Amino acid sequence: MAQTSTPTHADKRPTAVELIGVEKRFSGGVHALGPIDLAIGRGEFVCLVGPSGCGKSTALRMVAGLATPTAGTVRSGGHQKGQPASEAGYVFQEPTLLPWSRVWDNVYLPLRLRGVSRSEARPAVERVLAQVGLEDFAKAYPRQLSGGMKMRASIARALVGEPSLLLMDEPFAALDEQTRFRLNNDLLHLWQEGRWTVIFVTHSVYEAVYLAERIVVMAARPGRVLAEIAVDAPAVRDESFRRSVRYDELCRKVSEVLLEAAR
Ligand SMILES: Nc1ncnc2c1ncn2[C@@H]1O[C@H](COP(=O)(O)OP(=O)(O)OP(=O)(O)O)[C@@H](O)[C@H]1O
Repeated sequence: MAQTSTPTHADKRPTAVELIGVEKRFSGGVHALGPIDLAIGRGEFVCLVGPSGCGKSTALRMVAGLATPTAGTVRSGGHQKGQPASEAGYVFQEPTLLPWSRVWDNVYLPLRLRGVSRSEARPAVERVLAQVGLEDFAKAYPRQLSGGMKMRASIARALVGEPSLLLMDEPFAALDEQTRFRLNNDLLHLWQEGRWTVIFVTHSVYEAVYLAERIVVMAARPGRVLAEIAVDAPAVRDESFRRSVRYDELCRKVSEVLLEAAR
């Protein structure tokens, strides 16, 4: 059994997200998840890693209120059972932008759905577009953007409602490595400014170690938490961290637990 580090947040920060005895069984009989217990501190950056099918997306969807647990309790951002968490921003692997709408309107969409007028929304939309470096592309259509820029627009859309919780499901998986590295750095800068709680699903050990304060390794059939590994590295991560001995050691440690999870 893998060594489980003590979760880092609990003694320092109030809990932002809590899964208590959570299980998910789908109607076809698939026992996708649990029971699992997991607590995530306010402002914490947690990565979920694990083999395909171990229930990472299912867990994220339940935290978002997009799926309901079969058993147990999910506490997150005060959302009502079965309702999306209003304080959460969700970023998927596909940028899921409306192709017929300009970048500005795509980013405005969550506020429009809440009944906020364009003029009221303008400062927030312009602020997040500037934060993700797309201020000069507000009038562009998604087809005019590169993959990385589409993902920036998707992140801006998730941030426009000033969420306290950001849920990201393999957001950079489809991007080339250089773009991914750049977006990793930009995301960390944004997180350092905004200090939202982040739950980030990835298949990349390297990405998880670079980004996270804590890595939760899950195993499959049924999905469960196999280990929690604290990333005891500087809060400010940059290319020197990526080249450090500590980074290599942590990547090796997480890879070993993942191998166990895949068995
Ligand atoms: N709507 C559904 N109906 C039935 N089974 C489902 C449904 N959604 C997910 N599952 C099953 O639940 C399990 C967990 O799926 P989930 O997508 O959460 O895993 P994951 O760890 O995110 O996988 P991946 O890394 O491949 O994205 C899988 O066995 C999957 O087939």
